[in-house]
Amino acid sequence: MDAESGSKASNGNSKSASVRVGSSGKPLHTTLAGAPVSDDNNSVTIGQSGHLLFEDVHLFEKQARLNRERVPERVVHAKGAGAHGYFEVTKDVSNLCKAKFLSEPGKRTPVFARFSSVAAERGFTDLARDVRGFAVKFYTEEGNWDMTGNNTPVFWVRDPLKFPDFVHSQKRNPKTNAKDPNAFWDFLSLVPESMHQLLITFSPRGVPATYRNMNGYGSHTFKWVNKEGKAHWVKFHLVTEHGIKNLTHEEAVSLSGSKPDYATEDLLTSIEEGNFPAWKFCVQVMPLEDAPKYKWDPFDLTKVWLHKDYPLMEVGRLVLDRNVENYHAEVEQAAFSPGSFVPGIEASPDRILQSRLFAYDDAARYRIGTNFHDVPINKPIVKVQTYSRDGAMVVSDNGGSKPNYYPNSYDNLPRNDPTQPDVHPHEGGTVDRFPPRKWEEQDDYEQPRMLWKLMSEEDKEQTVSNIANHIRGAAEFIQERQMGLFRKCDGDLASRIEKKLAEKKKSPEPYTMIA
Ligand code: HEM
Repeated sequence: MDAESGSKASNGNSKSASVRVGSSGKPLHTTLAGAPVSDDNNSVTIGQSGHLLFEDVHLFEKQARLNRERVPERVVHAKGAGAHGYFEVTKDVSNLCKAKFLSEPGKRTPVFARFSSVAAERGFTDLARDVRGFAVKFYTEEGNWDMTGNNTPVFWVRDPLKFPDFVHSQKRNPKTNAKDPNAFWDFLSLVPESMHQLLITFSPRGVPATYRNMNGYGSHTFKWVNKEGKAHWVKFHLVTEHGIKNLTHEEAVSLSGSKPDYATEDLLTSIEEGNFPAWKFCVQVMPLEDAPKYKWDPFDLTKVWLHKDYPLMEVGRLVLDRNVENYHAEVEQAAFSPGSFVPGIEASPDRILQSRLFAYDDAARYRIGTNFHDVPINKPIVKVQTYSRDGAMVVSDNGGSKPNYYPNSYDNLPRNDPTQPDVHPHEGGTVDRFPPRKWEEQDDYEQPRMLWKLMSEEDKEQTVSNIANHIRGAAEFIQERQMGLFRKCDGDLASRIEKKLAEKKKSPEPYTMIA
């Protein structure tokens, strides 16, 4: 773990960040650029009048930084608290799932969990009657797996097109900016599929006493795939080891007045006191062939699988044993995504899940920034190998001097790997990243050959000269590879380019490339 940031990943900055000490032996105040500041309580002024001097850049910088302290709050789940911990496997499930972090009992994986309410803003009471978010980031050796779940096994709607409307109806009235029970019930009374979630939310479980005293659910159906490629549908359950405890309406209203951050404080103090919040991680497992026969659509998020039909099987334990050091760096900047899978865990056709696969990283790009994956709390523990580069606030090595395109001739990465999670059997066919067969069977030279033959002699001359001029700038082996393609296209085209290139190489005129 990186002691400076309090998170598990280093930010890659190798420069020393030790405390600066002045001649008195006491720590120095500095500007953001590291220059000493003699007094951080008094602005730089001149003479008896004490007029401020524009040259007190430190003053303006300090205010400018304050002006920019907030990032947009999450559009939902804005009020939350988080903690670090670990996941430990307690049962061998390698016959069901090939994910390496599940490979053997006793194996531990670092995690970061964030709990939240949904409709409330960042400063709202923890004690609202609402669903609670239960998001866990597993930093595995195969990349991050995020279980971005809730404390209920079902959801309000079953088609993602309704989600933005649902959120609007739960938030504030566009005119009054007050909570609007009319909009709340207007929407729900027009969406009967919400009844299951509605009853849970208005039951005692609608106001969990603390984050420790509630269960977590992946809610959606997911797919587990083993090493042999055999798949099962699964649902994830996190069963609290501290018992379910809820607050009555009256208790919640009263505590909201006296201790609005009740659940946040409980998480902090229970970890400080060594009373580590813990959950049993269980799965329900459904053979694929059961899905079409089950009484309820197993991919409808408003339905559960009855425990008597698919009993809970314990797989591991989730334990939170370390508080965050800095709320903004670790909790506010945390970005979870249902689209972050590792090999062995895949999506199901649940429409809500499918739409969530994209929504979260999109939200993070807006809320935190393009390079949110490089923020220490989100950074995987494995090396990231990607051709994405640049953008605002690059804090990694940005790929260094390695090529930023693929395919290339330099980094020896295989073109495809059929063992990876985005290549798998599906009832609609094989899901893969291979090009359609039609493309492979087509002759990619036929049409350019027709074009070459249609060109006037003058156009041919210019084309040949333009290509020869440009390709001169490429490495010899790349020139030769490209000449091979020109030969496949048209012999006349290839030999004319070859001749022109040889002439250009001998010519004393300097290389010019304008395209
Ligand atoms: C179409 C359905 C849904 C959409 C489009 C959606 C979208 C979003 C978005 C945009 C955020 C804010 C993300 C951010 O700013 O970092 C969010 C947060 C969250 N959502 Fe959803 N959501 C949906 C349904 C669900 C469901 C079904 C669950 C649980 C099973 C869920 C659990 C969460 C949690 C736990 C968070 C907070 C994550 C954190 O702690 O940072 N959402 N959702």
